[in-house]
Amino acid sequence: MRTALLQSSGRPGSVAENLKVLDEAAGRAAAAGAGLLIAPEMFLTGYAIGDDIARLAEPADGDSADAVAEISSRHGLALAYGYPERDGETVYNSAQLISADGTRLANYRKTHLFGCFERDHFTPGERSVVQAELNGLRVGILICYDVEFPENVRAHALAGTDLLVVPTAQMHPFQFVAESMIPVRAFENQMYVAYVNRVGQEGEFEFIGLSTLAGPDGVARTRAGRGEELVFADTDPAFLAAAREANPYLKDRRPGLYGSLV
Ligand SMILES: NCCCCC(N)=O
Repeated sequence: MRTALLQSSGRPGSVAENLKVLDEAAGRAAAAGAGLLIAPEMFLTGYAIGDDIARLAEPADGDSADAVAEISSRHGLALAYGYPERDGETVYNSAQLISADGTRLANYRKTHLFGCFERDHFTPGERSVVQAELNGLRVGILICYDVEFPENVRAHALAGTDLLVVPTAQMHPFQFVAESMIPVRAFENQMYVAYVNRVGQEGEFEFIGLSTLAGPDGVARTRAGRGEELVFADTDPAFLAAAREANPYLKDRRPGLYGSLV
C-alpha cells in the first residue's frame, strides 16, 4: 500500500484552514496512488494553541470528523490525523483512522503525555494497543512520545501490527528520534513505522519535520526535510513476511526471563 506522509503544521487555531490543507494533500496523495494519508499530531487544530485546545476539541464523531470522512470518501483514500478529542468534560490528545469510504476505523487516545504543556491540557488514554485492518495490513496507532517507549511498540508487535502510524509533534532537540529511533523501532519489532511530524515554530516549540517511514529492515523508505512536504513510501506485506522470517525477534523472545518487563 502506498502511504503518504503530510509533513505540515497547517494553520494553528483554524480547523477550517487545516481541513483545506488536508483536502488538498488528499487530492495529491490519491493522484499518486496512495491508499493512506497520515497527518501529524493535533493537525486538525494546531498543537501549541493553549486554551483553544479545549475550545476546539470535538467528539470522535463530531462535525470535524465528518468533514475528514467526507474528504476520505471524495478522494478514495484512508486518512489518519491528530486532533483534540472531547468526551464530555474530558479532553484527550487523539488520532483517528478513517477508511477510504469514510468509515471511522479506529480512534486512539495518547497514553504517554509529554511535559507540563500536554499534562495541563489533556487526560491520558488508558488503552495502549488500538488497531484496524486496512488494505490487507493490520494498522496500529501511537502518538509521538508513545513511540519512544519500547514497551508500547513491542505490545503492538505482539498484537500483530504491520504498519504503525505515529502522528507526531516532535520538537528540537529530539532529531535523533526520527533519524535513529524510528528505524530501530521498526527493525526490532518487525513492522513498518510511519512517523509524521509538524514543522516550524509554534509557540515555545520548534518542530523539526524529518517525517520518516521505516521498514522492518530498519531502512528509511522515505524521510522528509525540515519544511512542508508530502512524501511517499510503499508498504509490502510480502517483504514484511520475509523480514519476519529473517529476523525472528518475536519468536525468539524469552518472556520468562523478563520479569516485570513481560
Ligand atoms: N522526545 C520527547 C518529545 C515528545 C513530544 C510529543 N509531542 O509527544
